[in-house]
Amino acid sequence: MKTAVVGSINMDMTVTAERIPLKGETLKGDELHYIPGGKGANQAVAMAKLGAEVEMFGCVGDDEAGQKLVKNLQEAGVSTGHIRIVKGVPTGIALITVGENDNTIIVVAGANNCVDKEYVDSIKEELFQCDIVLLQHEIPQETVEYVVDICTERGIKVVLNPAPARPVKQEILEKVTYLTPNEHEAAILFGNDCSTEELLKKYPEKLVITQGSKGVAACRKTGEILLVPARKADVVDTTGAGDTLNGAFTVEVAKGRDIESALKLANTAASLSTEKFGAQGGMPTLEEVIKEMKAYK
Ligand SMILES: Nc1ncnc2c1ncn2[C@@H]1O[C@H](COP(=O)(O)OP(=O)(O)OP(=O)(O)O)[C@@H](O)[C@H]1O
Ligand SMILES: [K+]
Repeated sequence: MKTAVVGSINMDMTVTAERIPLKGETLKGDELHYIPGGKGANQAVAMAKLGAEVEMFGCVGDDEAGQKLVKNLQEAGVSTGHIRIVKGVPTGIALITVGENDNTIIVVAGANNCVDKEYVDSIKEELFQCDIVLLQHEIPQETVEYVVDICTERGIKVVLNPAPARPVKQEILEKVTYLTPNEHEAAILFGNDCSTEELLKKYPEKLVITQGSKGVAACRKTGEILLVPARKADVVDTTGAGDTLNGAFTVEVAKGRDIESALKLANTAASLSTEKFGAQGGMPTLEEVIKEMKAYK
């Protein structure tokens, strides 16, 4: 079983301060941390930690951040041989300020914008060796659509995590195997006219809506709503919970698990991830998840 992520690779520069600055204000920061991130890279790390063979497809700049990020992926067990290092373009960066339980984030896509059709064509052969591909919204939409087209044409399963929120063509929504928005992203994709239940029933065994501390919901082919309540967590930091859920769900689906088993495991993995600091720092191993699921029964 071989899995792939086509997505973003970012360096998160996080400054903590007493509070976030007001417009035009300069504040003294407490600490500055450089933390590997990007939804694509985070999800690939979640998959590798769960023991999957995962290939990361994406781009970084020819700079120190790019080198560190590729090394970080390798150390997590992700295959990085096809990541393109783009000259003259900076590695993607998220500038995050954190203070008083609030934050501000500015994302500079940088090299993530170089994940274009031409790049995808250059890694096509390797991509087609994979059984399943996981995508997010931190690369150009045109690329997302292209990958969905060429992979589904070949019978390769595609999981689309439509985060951050932006609209997606109906044709693409129909083609993907699974679509995994949170509640806010679901509202951007489908509007607010339908209840969550009605929406799930429209896309049985395809639409998976994550609901934070409530857990995750989907619908069976029979029309029965499937609600997987969240495991109770001692929450330290929810950053990366969605990425853990997506990575874990994709790995389980690739193994041929049904949607209910896949969601149960992914839900437990995501809950565990909230008990540690950072997006990648809290991602559990398969053993940790299974142990927790046994204890929870
Ligand atoms: N407080 C929590 N307690 C337990 N599990 C949680 C909690 N918050 C999130 N989770 C788990 O993480 C999954 C994803 O959370 P959520 O729906 O908030 O996605 P998200 O907005 O993409 O997350 P984030 O952006 O914080 O990574 C949930 O379906 C659930 O399994
Ligand atoms: K976390």
